[in-house]
Amino acid sequence: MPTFADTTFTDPARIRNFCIIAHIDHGKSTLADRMLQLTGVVEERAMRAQYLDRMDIERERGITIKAQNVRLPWTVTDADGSSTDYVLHLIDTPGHVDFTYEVSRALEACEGAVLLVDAAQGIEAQTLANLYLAMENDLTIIPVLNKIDLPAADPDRYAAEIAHIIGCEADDVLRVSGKTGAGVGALLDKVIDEIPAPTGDADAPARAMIFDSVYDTYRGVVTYVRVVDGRVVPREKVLMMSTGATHELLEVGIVSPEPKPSKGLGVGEVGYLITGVKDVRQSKVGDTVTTARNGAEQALTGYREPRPMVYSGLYPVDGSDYPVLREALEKLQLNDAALTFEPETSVALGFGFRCGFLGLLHMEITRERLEREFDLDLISTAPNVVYRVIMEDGAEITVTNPSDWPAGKAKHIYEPIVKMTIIAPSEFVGTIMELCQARRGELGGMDYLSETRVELRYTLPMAEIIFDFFDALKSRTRGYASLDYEEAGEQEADLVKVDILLQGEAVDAFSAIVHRDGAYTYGNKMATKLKELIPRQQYEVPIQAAIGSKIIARENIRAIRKDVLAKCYGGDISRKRKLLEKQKEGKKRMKTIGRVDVPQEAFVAALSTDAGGDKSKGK
Ligand SMILES: Nc1nc2c(ncn2[C@@H]2O[C@H](COP(=O)(O)OP(=O)(O)OP(=O)(O)O)[C@@H](O)[C@H]2O)c(=O)[nH]1
Repeated sequence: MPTFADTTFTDPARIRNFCIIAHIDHGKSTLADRMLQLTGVVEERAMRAQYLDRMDIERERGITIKAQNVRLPWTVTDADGSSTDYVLHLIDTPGHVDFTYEVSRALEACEGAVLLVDAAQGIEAQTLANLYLAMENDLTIIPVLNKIDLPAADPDRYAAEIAHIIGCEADDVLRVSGKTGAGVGALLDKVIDEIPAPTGDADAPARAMIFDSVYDTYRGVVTYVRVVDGRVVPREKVLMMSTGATHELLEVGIVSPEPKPSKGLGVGEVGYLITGVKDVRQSKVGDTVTTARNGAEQALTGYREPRPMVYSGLYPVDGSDYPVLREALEKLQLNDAALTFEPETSVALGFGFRCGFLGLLHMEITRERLEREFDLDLISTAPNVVYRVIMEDGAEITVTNPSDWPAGKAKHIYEPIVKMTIIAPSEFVGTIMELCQARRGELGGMDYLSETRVELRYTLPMAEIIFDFFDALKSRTRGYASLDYEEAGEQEADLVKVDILLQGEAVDAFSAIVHRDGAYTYGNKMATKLKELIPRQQYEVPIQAAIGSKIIARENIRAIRKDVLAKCYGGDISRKRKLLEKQKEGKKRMKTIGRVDVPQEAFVAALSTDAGGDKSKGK
């Protein structure tokens, strides 16, 4: 078993901190597994696939959600036969766009990155996005082609592509297989050779950057840090620089691959801190930890509060589950600083919560965890982005829920936009452009990566991609396109709120903010759909779509006219009239109650088809 990795206060010259950046499914976790095995930190029989992906959902979906880190010992034998021991810290980064902030913090904890590319697929949009992030952080990049064992692998072709993008020689691109382990030892040697050792001032006040923070049922929050200056030791009082909160360090340790308490962490070292706090929001990714006494004055980098970009209402199908949902959300929040929620009521759906997410994937994962881990059945309303509305009188309103849309006259309306990169075979350029234009996209540029593959850059309103953009792109390109995006500020737009009215009354759950040009289509679509879903009632039910007081679409659900005269043969006209009057009275009463008898399933069905397919992935 390794011993060198257990020692503390390692000489920074013998430390290498690196991460692996890759597009989803290019084999990052599998390669990390091989590294754990090869360096001996996990014994052969204890090995299980994707050791570092601890959450069940991660393993099932095969995606990495939370960054994990691990310390690996590696010995290099020099030409003269002497050997030197090193400590490698592998920082596993989440690959998805929703977690870009976590990726960028994890990158900051490293001096180098292994750029991993599937040798049968080539560079994809996320590879590029993460590569650019790594370059911005001045990391040393080691380009590697993975899965060379695959019959479909074409390493020569993709080595040329990588060389073209990062400006190296095609021969410099290493070739490995995470599956067979081929080339992995050579890769670790190269990490030590090429990635610079960390530097920092051992005598300065301690400064450690938080790059991950997870909640553990038994131990409270476990905070992962990289020490930049000074050292952190157990029982010391530390200060979180963004919040000003102080905590005592109950435990300091390293992960290899299980947590091991240590005497402390010094310059360049990566490990964990336990302070006994119970909520990750008290120990936030991106924050700087220093000592409470004689601490550092200057935090490491600008800390950024995680900001929800997409909102959706979550309602329990069974109203009595409301308290369970609240408790479940509170529990998830302990481990997810980016999740926000507040109570909301809907006429159609009852009591629920308005939840804020970093993006669509974050939303889907949260929902799935709520349903799976807390056994809840949920309805979610169509997701929406955050709008900024400036009124005629200068008042500024932030709208996270269509029902908060101001009634008065707006002077300016701003919507969030994203910069998107799409990589696809060149034959699909036409259809991709068509799709992006239909979603109000603006082409920013186009480059050929090779003769047959193109990179397209677009600016698009975020609202246009949160529904089903990804699915539409995949089906138009037979799955060959990949995309990545980053938020890129906001733009002014002509947006309106479309209400859906049942018998003259707006149904809050169906209100949506859409571009004026798309309002008619949205209104029509919803009205037609509801007409199909709502059963006929005793009276006629008009379904209308409206912008303010202007009706833009209308459908009718015809009444089932109960024939009250059926048993009244011939005879007295006044009796007939009386019966008809009575029937009308009954209808009026229903109308004055103002509620159409709509089964909840109809709402659920109407919402789920619009919610961008998140239902289809359900449980
Ligand atoms: N043939 C072959 N398959 C591989 C290799 N490496 C990974 N795979 C397979 O590729 C798939 C994706 O691998 P993962 O390691 O889960 O990919 P990942 O990049 O970690 O995915 P995310 O965590 O979602 O970003 C899995 O089915 C692996 O078994 C390899 O070297 N050769």
